[in-house]
Amino acid sequence: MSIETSQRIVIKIGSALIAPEQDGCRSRYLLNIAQFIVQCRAKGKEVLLVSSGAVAAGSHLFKNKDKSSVAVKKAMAAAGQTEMISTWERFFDFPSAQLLLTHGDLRDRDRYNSIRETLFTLLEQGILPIINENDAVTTDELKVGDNDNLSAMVAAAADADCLIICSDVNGLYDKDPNKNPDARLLDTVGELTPEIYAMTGGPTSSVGTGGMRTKLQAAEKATSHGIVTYIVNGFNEDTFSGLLNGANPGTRFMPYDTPMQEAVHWMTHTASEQGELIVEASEFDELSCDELSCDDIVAVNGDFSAGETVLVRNEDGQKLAKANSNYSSCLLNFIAQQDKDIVTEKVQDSIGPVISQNDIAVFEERKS
Ligand SMILES: Nc1ncnc2c1ncn2[C@@H]1O[C@H](COP(=O)(O)OP(=O)(O)O)[C@@H](O)[C@H]1O
Ligand SMILES: N[C@@H](CCC(=O)OP(=O)(O)O)C(=O)O
Repeated sequence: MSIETSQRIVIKIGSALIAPEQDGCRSRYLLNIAQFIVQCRAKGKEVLLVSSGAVAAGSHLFKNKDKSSVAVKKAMAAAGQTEMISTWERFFDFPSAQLLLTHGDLRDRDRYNSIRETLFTLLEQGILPIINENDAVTTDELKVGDNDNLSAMVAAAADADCLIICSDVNGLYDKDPNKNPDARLLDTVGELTPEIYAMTGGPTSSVGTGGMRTKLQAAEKATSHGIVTYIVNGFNEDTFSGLLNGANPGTRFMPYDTPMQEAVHWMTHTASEQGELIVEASEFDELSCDELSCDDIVAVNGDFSAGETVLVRNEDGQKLAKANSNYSSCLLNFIAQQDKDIVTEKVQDSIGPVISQNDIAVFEERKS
């Protein structure tokens, strides 16, 4: 499996490639990447670009460079974003479009569908979408927090078949290569096991966010959607000629043989739970075959509104599913204190089940 057969490619660029000196944008590394995008398009492939670097590009404009201040960092992102986009635009003789997203946008099913519609329309028109997190407006509650995970969510939303994460190392090593000179590069990865996660650490550069761990999370999100994922070295010119020739210049993560359905993937990997429902069911089968009613619920944790996503666990703490709750936590707690036969029946007659069959993603072992 190589990018030769891929039709729709998401390329994610880390901050160190945009602003290697943290002193505004530099074209040194971007030229190779821009040429790669142009060549992919010339081969009839559709490309989306997820570009980090707003904070790194904007920091030189600030006298106060204290990135531990969230307010300063958000302002740097706002200022650096325009510089970053205009730097990219200089490389292309086709139009590009800017999309700034938060997790709050992606986890809302209506806004998610709206984002999909915009992406598809841009691609249809031959316009290059350039995407980043909307750092200027995010809060801890609303943010994805790193562009590796964002790129995988975008790849899933865009129905892409390939995700290329360009970093400052050659790929995934068995330990951090910046701290261990004897680290060994992994060529191909199938299942992302806890042992593989244990090989990774955080970023070592001063501009990176998340390090290799968030890249593995991104690979897991993407491969479970059937998207082949590469982690490659964006500093290296040969990376891009290699990819175009069908080679694997870094680490390749193989897509699931049986990808998750779109709605189940969104629920599992993009939506985030706002609370928990504890149920009696001990088996996945018990949960998947029926709609969940008030009588099945043993306890409710957290505060959530009707329509928000909840995690469903059994009494042993095992995670069974993620689902949209048709009831708020407040209503479920109220019902629990009432005479079940009278109140539950009445409420369920008017609202319906707590979770409907169409709004549940049951966790299961990876099918391959
Ligand atoms: N097992 C590993 N393999 C490769 N890199 C690793 C590993 N564990 C930690 N890292 C670190 O992850 C860094 C890349 O992540 P990051 O700094 O966030 O880059 P980017 O800006 O490209 O997202 C590498 O420079 C490396 O130091
Ligand atoms: N959204 C942030 C980048 C966040 C991020 O994940 O950075 P990186 O690890 O360099 O890909 C920015 O534009 O500065």
